Amino acid sequence: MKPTSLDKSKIRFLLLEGVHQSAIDSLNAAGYTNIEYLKTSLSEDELIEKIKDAHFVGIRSRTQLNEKVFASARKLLAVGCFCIGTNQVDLNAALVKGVPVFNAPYSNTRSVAELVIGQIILLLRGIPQKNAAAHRGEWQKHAKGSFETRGKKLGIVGYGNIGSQLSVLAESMGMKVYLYDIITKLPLGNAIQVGSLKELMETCDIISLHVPETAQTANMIGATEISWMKQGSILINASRGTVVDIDALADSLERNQIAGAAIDVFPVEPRSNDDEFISPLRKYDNCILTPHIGGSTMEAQENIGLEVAEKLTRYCDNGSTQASVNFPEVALPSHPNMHRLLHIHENVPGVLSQINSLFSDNGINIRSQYLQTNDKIGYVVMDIDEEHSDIALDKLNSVDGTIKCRVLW
Ligand SMILES: NC(=O)c1ccc[n+]([C@@H]2O[C@H](COP(=O)([O-])OP(=O)(O)OC[C@H]3O[C@@H](n4cnc5c(N)ncnc54)[C@H](O)[C@@H]3O)[C@@H](O)[C@H]2O)c1
Ligand SMILES: O=C(O)[C@H](O)COP(=O)(O)O
Repeated sequence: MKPTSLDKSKIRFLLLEGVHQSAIDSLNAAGYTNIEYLKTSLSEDELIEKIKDAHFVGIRSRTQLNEKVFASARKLLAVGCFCIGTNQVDLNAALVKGVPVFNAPYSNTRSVAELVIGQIILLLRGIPQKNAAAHRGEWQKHAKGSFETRGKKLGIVGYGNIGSQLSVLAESMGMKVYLYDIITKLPLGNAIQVGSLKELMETCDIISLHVPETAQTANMIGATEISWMKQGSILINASRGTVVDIDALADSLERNQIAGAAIDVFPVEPRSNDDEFISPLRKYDNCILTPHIGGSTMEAQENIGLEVAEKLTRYCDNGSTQASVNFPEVALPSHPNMHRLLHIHENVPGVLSQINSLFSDNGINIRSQYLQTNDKIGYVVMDIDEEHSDIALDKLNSVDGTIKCRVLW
């Protein structure tokens, strides 16, 4: 086998939260076998210790990668979120350290949309309460409070990849779909975008939340917003636990203002399956509680494993940052017979002119050059002839503002 610049056996992957075996298979197939695999997330102190030697870290939604954790990540090249949400990662701390973050924006979206459809049907029929009663030996055969989905108004908050798929599935069952989003969307089918959250909440029989965790969505659904909901309506949250004020929801269930709820995500979630789940919602039979499993299907997890592992290996092998959520995106072709230099630098004036002068002073010819910047950093990739590789790397490392630099061949 042709030798390469990367001794892959020395590239350490730390995979947490039981990411799917497909990720390991994909990494192995790409030659990466130095993998530490854990089924759980880690506490901040444990992470600080473990991340010191890792070149790549793979997490799901529970692991908090904050500035303090990044500060101890001496060798870290990239982070893979084997999920959609990236709110658990301090993306700016990663960026200024020259660490691209990747995720899987599509692979579990269908699973979430399907779960919500199931929850709508169950809640409209009062099944959670009847199921709980039957388990206690009670026989509640009656139609009171049971409804079909056909003709009901579904209000979707956040019409992105999940919200829009839910819209299509719901319409195919005869529901009327309304949506609220901060940006103007192309509604699919006959869905109608409304101008305010209040209008949506006052109009619809079912409200389903599909927004990301941001400063604007924190406690977006509190006592006031719940008070806008129709008597006997339903609230579903499979987005992030911070979006709904749980005490306000518990209060509305207590008062029977809404007929039921389905909550998959919580402000505080147990760190592992061995920890107790604590929530004021546990006492309500008409509230379906699920342990953050909206995206947890075999299909979704397998696809996520493949997708994110491939993004990490592409970055390691080829330098491509395409589809990174925090980094300037550079899509790179292969570079046969050439050496590729990857230089991540602070986006300050003069870096490129320094690089160009150093290269021209040393007779280094650049065969191809790719550059992308954002307001904080620049990422420049240069393909050069093999014989200049050592000197070029040396010179690049001396450039003021250099954050990270490596060579690939
Ligand atoms: N329960 C689970 O297991 C699970 C699985 C996957 C995703 N999620 C969560 O679902 C979220 C949505 O996923 P997605 O793939 O549809 O994301 P997306 O980025 O495709 O869509 C999010 C939509 O929300 C809109 N939005 C953002 N802020 C808003 C605001 N303040 N008000 C109204 N709309 C707003 C955006 O404009 C966008 O259209 C993810 O961010 C993730 O946190 C949960
Ligand atoms: O962001 C996501 O994709 C979901 O919240 C799923 O997270 P999980 O991988 O921790 O189940």
